[in-house]
Amino acid sequence: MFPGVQDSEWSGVFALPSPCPNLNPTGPYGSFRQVVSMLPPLFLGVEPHHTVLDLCAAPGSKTFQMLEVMHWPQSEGGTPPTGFILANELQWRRANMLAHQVGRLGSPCMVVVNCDAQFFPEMSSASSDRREIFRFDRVLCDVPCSGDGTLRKTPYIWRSWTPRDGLCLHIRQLNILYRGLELLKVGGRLVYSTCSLNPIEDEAVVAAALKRHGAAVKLVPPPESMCSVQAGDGLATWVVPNPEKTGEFFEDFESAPNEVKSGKTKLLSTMYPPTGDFKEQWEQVRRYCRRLLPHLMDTGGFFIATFEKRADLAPSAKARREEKRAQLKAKEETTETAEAEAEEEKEKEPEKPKEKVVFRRLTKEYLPVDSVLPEWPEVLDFYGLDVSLSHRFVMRAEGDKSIFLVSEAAAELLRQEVKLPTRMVMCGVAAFQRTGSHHERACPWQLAPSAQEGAAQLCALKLRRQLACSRSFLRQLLVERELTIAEVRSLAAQGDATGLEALSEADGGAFSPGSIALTLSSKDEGERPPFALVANASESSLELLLRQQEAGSLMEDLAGQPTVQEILATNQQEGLNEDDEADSGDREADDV
Ligand SMILES: C[S@@+](CC[C@H](N)C(=O)[O-])C[C@H]1O[C@@H](n2cnc3c(N)ncnc32)[C@H](O)[C@@H]1O
Repeated sequence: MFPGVQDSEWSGVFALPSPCPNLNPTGPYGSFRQVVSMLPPLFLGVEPHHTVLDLCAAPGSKTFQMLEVMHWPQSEGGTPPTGFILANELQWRRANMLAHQVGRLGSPCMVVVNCDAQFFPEMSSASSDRREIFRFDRVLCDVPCSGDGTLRKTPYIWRSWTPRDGLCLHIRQLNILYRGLELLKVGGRLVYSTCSLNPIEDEAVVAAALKRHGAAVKLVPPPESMCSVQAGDGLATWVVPNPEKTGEFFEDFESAPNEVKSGKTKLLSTMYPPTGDFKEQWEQVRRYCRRLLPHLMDTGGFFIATFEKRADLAPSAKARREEKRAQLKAKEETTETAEAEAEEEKEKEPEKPKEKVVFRRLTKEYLPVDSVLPEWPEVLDFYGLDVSLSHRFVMRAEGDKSIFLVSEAAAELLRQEVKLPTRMVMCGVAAFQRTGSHHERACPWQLAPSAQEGAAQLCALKLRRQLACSRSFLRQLLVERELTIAEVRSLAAQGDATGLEALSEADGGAFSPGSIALTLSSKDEGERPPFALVANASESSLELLLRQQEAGSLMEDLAGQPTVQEILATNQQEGLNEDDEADSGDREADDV
């Protein structure tokens, strides 16, 4: 059903192997999570080349899951992903928590921002005569909700739950869905999900978006791979509670008294079930909404709806009003009276110059490295990286000591412009770090030892300074932490390391000290995630740059799991031994 799923107990948890198990402190498994909350990303169908927007992402379990899916082909020996995930969170503290969570994967495809999803900025870039709007292949709206679907897991929320919770959240949920649909590409897919079973947070929101956008937006069935998921259909009808009076409900907007339409907790027309012509349309599609009901598969409660965008959306009411105003103004200006009035106006006060919309870079926090780091060409030269890759490296604006690598599509995202810059929390994976002390002939920018995944990604970009090592070479280095250059040369002579020329200057001349990536040679690598360790080479030694704790987990990882053939062979052997024992037992019995 899903690459890497180890256990398919619906009521249990899934354990996903991480694409970067070498440094994962939890061992070879990346993460454990409740199964229903894993469904929205599976409904979304993310692929490694997709541009994905996760509008309400913290604490980040779904972002993490989508990132794992993106890296899956690479972890099986394929090519690195070219897409990206842009994860957003409103609360600064939670956005940092999210960055920490997804940062564990060390992916160049990850970008985290901090803004209100309802007003997520429209990004665009200037082409020859117009602005090109940037839209996403996939959008996830896992919106804030009352959480009543999680009551089994968190019974204490009963104490504070009131019907007002869902009513208050409805408009924010609707605005987030509207924004998500606007930011989606034509042909793209959006998943709306909540861990609530309240129709005011679920069906009412979905139906309001369908009604607003007509044929431009469609609800679609879940992907075929999800057909075995047992769930109820979306509801046909429901009632809206009076927030001021317990036990009072309204069936339609018209029958609700005016005071609740304008009260503190407003009952909006979008909260009610579909009526009129739209009721019939809703009847046709409501089955595509999936209600994960606890009694069906012994899970928490969850709601998921999948949208597809079929055409550009009609301009919003605000855009239409502005357009109408502009048209009216143009019409007025053609009449003589208007002209005369305009003249008078002009005499009264000088006409203000029309404000030009200024577009700025998407973020102020990260800048392209080649625009801020004068020594960047030397860094590229030292590591033998092609200058055409420069656009994929960024630095923090405040002169940080790290250079980050981003995927091809994330680099394009960073070139986008907005009217108001967005606060960016993290971007890509650390690739280089500036060191205070280094060999006088070495590059001061060493391979980032804190994010070994960065080095692995650089190796995929044909980093010149890399040494392919055998498993036993790496094990020895992990134990001893440092080998003399003479030992390295002797191991290389035995075939335990190839590519020693990486330790010479580009022209093949003098020894070149400094940072180097150690990879697992292809014959030892097999089908495993890309792997690289960072070491420092001097004329006398090769020293591993790794914390003791990480070295321990890497040792375990390098020991590896037995192959299927090895397990079968052992089982067979054990089977033979058992047979032998049984035979000898029979013989003893016979003897008696
Ligand atoms: C249901 S949780 C998301 C869970 C997350 N998708 C996951 O799988 O870990 C909703 C998140 O949206 C955030 N949030 C609430 N209002 C928001 C808004 N207007 N814009 C962006 N995020 C918002 C909340 O702080 C919360 O972290």
